[in-house]
Amino acid sequence: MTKPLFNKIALIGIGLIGGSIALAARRGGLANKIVAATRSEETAATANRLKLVDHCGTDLAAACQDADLVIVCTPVGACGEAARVIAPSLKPGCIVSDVGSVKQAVVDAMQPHLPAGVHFVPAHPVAGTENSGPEAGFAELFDGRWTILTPLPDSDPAAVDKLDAFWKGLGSLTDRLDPAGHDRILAITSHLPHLIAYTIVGTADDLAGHLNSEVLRFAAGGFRDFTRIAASDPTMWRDVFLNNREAVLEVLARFQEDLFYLQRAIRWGEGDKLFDLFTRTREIRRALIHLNQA
Ligand SMILES: NC(=O)c1ccc[n+]([C@@H]2O[C@H](COP(=O)([O-])OP(=O)(O)OC[C@H]3O[C@@H](n4cnc5c(N)ncnc54)[C@H](O)[C@@H]3O)[C@@H](O)[C@H]2O)c1
Ligand SMILES: O=C(O)C(=O)C[C@]1(C(=O)O)C=C[C@@H](O)C=C1
Repeated sequence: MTKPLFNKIALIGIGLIGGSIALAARRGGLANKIVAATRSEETAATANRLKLVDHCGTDLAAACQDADLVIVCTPVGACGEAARVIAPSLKPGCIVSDVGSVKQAVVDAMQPHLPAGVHFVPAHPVAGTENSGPEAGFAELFDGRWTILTPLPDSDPAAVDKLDAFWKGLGSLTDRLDPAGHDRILAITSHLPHLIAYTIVGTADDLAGHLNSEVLRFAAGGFRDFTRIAASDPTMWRDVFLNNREAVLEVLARFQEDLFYLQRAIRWGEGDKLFDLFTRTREIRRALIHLNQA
């Protein structure tokens, strides 16, 4: 049997992502011991009942003692405070990472608290579902999905490679980007789609009220897909938008222009404009299926 990559892993926050990391790490034999700590007694009790980790408590600092890898798996807005609380108990030489959907703001919030001698390597698994909490975790979540590491200019290359190997062991494909570049890409591929889904479902619900009719009862196909995305965790997504403000506002402005273009084409009966765009976007979907990403 090969030696596990880490002796002890500590997960700070254990919901969909923390729970899935724990299960996938155990499946891959990546650690001798996996512990977690979270904010509420109730979540800790659920994580213990489901045996997601060897032990889950509510003392964040205690969980990190002697850990070789610490991964902060809380909503983005809580990462800085978590780093502040765990900092005194981090073992020199350990790797500290996170899974936040936004990278630059998390780096800015966590880095000032982390002591010298600790290797900070932020990361983001681009895999998820609309479900949250410890019950939502599953071992296969990362299989064949990308995880983006966003090392800092002074990150230790050996620590970056070790975290890369860990994510591969969880089933992920891995790549590397700088934090700000990551945020610009995810603003269009993940954050804007969520904003649109939240908007369209809210608008349909408002319309249902105004029309005094059961608009949502007849929802099928496309609209149903939007409702899945719009069921995603409100705390997580509030934090994403507040922490990737500039990039999201930039793509939103661009999106609004493109929407006006379509609005105008519909108003003036310019079917060729609609047809050309829909043909181009259909090709994009087909290319993604070809790459096994859809
Ligand atoms: N859900 C997704 O699809 C997805 C995908 C990739 C990355 N992410 C990122 O992963 C992180 C976690 O998301 P999730 O979906 O697992 O959320 P979740 O709500 O399922 O789990 C979050 C966990 O953090 C704990 N927590 C919250 N505030 C805390 C605090 N102040 N101190 C300690 N623990 C705290 C919660 O109790 C819970 O255990 C977020 O930063 C999110 O942006 C989410
Ligand atoms: O499939 C979903 O439910 C997701 O929304 C997952 C998704 C995404 O937008 O792709 C959501 C946020 C994460 O940061 C990464 C993955």
